[in-house]
Amino acid sequence: MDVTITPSRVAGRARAPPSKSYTHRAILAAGYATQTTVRDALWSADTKATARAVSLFGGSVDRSEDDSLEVAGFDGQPGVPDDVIDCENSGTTMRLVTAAAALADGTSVLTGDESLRSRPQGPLLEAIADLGGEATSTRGNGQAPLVVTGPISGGEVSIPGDVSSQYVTALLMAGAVTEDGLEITLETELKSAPYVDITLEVLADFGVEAERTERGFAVAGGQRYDPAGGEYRVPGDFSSISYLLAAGAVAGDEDGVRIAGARPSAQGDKAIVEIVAEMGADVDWNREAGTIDVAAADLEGIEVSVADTPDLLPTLATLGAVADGETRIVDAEHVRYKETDRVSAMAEELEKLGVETIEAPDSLTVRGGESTLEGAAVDGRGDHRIVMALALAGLVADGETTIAGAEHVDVSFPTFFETLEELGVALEREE
Ligand SMILES: O=C(O)C1=C[C@@H](OP(=O)(O)O)[C@@H](O)[C@H](O)C1
Ligand SMILES: C=C(OP(=O)(O)O)C(=O)O
Repeated sequence: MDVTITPSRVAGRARAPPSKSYTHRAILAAGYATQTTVRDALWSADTKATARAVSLFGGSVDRSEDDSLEVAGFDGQPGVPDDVIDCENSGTTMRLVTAAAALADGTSVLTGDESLRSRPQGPLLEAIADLGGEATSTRGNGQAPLVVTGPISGGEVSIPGDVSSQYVTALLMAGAVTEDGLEITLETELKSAPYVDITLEVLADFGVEAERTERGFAVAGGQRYDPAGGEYRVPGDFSSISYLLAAGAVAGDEDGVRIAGARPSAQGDKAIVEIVAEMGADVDWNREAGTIDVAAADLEGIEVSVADTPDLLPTLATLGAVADGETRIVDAEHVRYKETDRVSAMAEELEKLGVETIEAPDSLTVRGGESTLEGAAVDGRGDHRIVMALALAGLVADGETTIAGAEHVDVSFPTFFETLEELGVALEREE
């Protein structure tokens, strides 16, 4: 689907969708448990992939009218799937499910779409092999399709921290139900660290103890997943909030935008609230009410590290394109291993809109100014975050901006374009 956006002001109230990261973990944790109601779950292409994996391991996930999921788990022991596990576009699903598959007494096969089949899985496969399982890439290149044979019983393992934090999350979640538990040593500094904090928070809410250690992380074996009252509630998604906040900051009218569903949680991407304020937007976050008010102002370029917050890069690149002066996004190397290489993708697509960008291996510099943005045909690269970030640019670019592949918002924010329309954005869809 192509979406064409004409310059628009935004105003009114929008609700953030539930967190994708929390929903993935909650569905899988509920899979490791017996019976759980997951409330306010995000039901998107990626989280459906995790739900399918839980079903293939012998559980079931049923959605009720109010967006709750009733999850019947496989009680700590995944069965051998009777089909290939298709993780589609979801890196989180592939990593978390690969470690779960290493607990099954037999062989699982995992695959995904073309994007996911080009992302790095090697370090996790090696970790499983070091723990006595068999884990291979069919092409021998560390990428899916993957073949995983268990069961592993735990032990000591080391893993790099600068490729994906999801390896650590995967091992911690699976490690809790091994016989001996896991001690994980980080070989390199951990990037995307707040995502492991999210994992520790969800594990604690499911009654599972895991901890940071001097060398990395540790989780005792033989634990049971058992959430208090058999329920878990998912908070709002700050990566998704970043687009709404940025829309208000670049195109909010004098009444501004109120974003609901913004209660604080472990998400590193809540840093977007401070970043947008530092760039000069008028922002007020009521943490207790879970609302953020934002109104537009003249934005100034800043330097910002995405070491902890890789998913903010596309949003920050567009904010930098609108802000006066230079925005330098640094510590961004791991942002190249996502659904697409997002450093290059944003550099190249913003150039099409008339913006000067400078790409380095681990940084992206954007020379901004609202008057420099000119509408053009751009490519969402099959990546939900590139689509949403380019849509933001379309709010202020001169003339029309047409984004190809706009349907990919389904991965994390299925109602993104409807939400923009409710805020007053003029857009057209073409199949
Ligand atoms: O664990 C998670 O929920 C995620 C971790 C991050 O990935 P990396 O740890 O691979 O950087 C992030 O980019 C991704 O969108 C979600
Ligand atoms: C990188 C992302 O997710 P995943 O790793 O699950 O594909 C994302 O949502 O930006």
